[in-house]
Amino acid sequence: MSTRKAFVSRRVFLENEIIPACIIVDNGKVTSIQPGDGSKISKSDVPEIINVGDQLIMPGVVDCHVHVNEPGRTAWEGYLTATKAAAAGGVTTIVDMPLNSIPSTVTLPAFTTKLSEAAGKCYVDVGFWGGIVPGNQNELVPMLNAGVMGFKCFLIHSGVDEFPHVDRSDLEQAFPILQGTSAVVLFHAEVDCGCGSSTYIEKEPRKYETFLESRPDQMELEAIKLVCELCLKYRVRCHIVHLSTAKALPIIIDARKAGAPLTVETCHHYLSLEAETIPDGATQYKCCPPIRGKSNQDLLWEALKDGHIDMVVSDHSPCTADLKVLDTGDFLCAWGGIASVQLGLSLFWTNCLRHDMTLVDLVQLLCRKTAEMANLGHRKGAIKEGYDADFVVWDPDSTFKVTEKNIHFKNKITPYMGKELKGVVQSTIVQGVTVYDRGDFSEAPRGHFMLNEKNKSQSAL
Ligand SMILES: NC(=O)NC(NC(N)=O)C(=O)[O-]
Ligand SMILES: [Zn+2]
Ligand SMILES: [Zn+2]
Repeated sequence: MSTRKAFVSRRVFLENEIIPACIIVDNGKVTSIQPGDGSKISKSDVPEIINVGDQLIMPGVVDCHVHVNEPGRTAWEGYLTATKAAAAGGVTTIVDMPLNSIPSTVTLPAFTTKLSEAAGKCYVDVGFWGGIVPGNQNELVPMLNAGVMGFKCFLIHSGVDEFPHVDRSDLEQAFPILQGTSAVVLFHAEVDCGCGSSTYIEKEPRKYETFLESRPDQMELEAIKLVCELCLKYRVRCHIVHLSTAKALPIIIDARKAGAPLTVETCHHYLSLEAETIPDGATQYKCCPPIRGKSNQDLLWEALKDGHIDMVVSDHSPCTADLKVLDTGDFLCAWGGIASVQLGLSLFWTNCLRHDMTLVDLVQLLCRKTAEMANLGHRKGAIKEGYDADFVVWDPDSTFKVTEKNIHFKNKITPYMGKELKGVVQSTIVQGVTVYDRGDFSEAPRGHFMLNEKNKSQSAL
């Protein structure tokens, strides 16, 4: 019996057009795409035909910045809940950050542990970042050979003691080892340059402004200068995660003009939230670097339009309610991190039209560029023959309200609670399998591990 399936819609996003089409899928891959309504397909040739009518079929979202925190901090998040939330939000691949889990992914044995802990718990496809910490340079190539996509490092305290930050000398040891490999080095680009307001400690800790003053733009600027310098010196692929300050853009533009192989992401929270309207004590809005003011946000949107920022991700970094200290609302004590892996597609789409951006931009920024950066551009981020059959089926015109009931990540704490968002996900298909459909999930987690060996993946079942 043939395993072939067809997905049919009057609106299928192909390259840069939306047309009526029928996507034939076999063994998890797109085998052909036929324009039209699929009426010519014979049932004997394709036993299962899924017609979604007017719902848009688009490439699944690839979110390359997600903190799953398992093993070790599973009260914060875990593979089952993070990937269910991803699936419910139209995300078909996540790439997991190396920190907050215990052990953090900074050695080969730690990576092996992570793989065995994640096995059988993933509703969507999952790739992994390793980490660079002081002294682990000899672990990098073994981790790369075992399948991590690249390495994240911090230039400032990471929030967790098991993942210490690096300085220039640590990076000078790691970079020569990574030259000529497929690795990309991801930077949490803030440094403790002593430029944060020294008076903030005496100020009102429930005011967002107090926290904002403690992490000024200058902390990002100094870090990004160092990243650019090292990127140009070693020509190892570098990536700035969660860019918040638009003031860094001229430095980034200059480095790229000089040939730096450098990419930049920003996050949904920097594009949809602004410092001026964050209520007192609302620590669910706390993240690092911080959400800045409205005028900064406008400049980030401009930079997206001009191509100076390459992609948009969630930086889903949840924790338990006690660590958010919602009772005291103390911004200085609260854990920094925003939970949103399920909401990225709708958050971005809600703001897109207001900023003159289209679905073509959205697919580039949320699917295509993220897949490319994470070494998955040959199989993810587009609906194309030979690519993985990863689709989100959604209605861009409907709206929904974010409630505790419809959130699937573990700790239902998010700044978007109660907000009305545009774009409702109907179903999510990962390698040809429907993993989410109108509130229900596939019986078993059916995602795969994406390991950094082009064209090779290992089942996560
Ligand atoms: N330890 C973390 O999860 N940190 C994260 N926290 C944020 N963004 O506030 C991050 O990506 O830096
Ligand atoms: Zn970070
Ligand atoms: Zn992060």
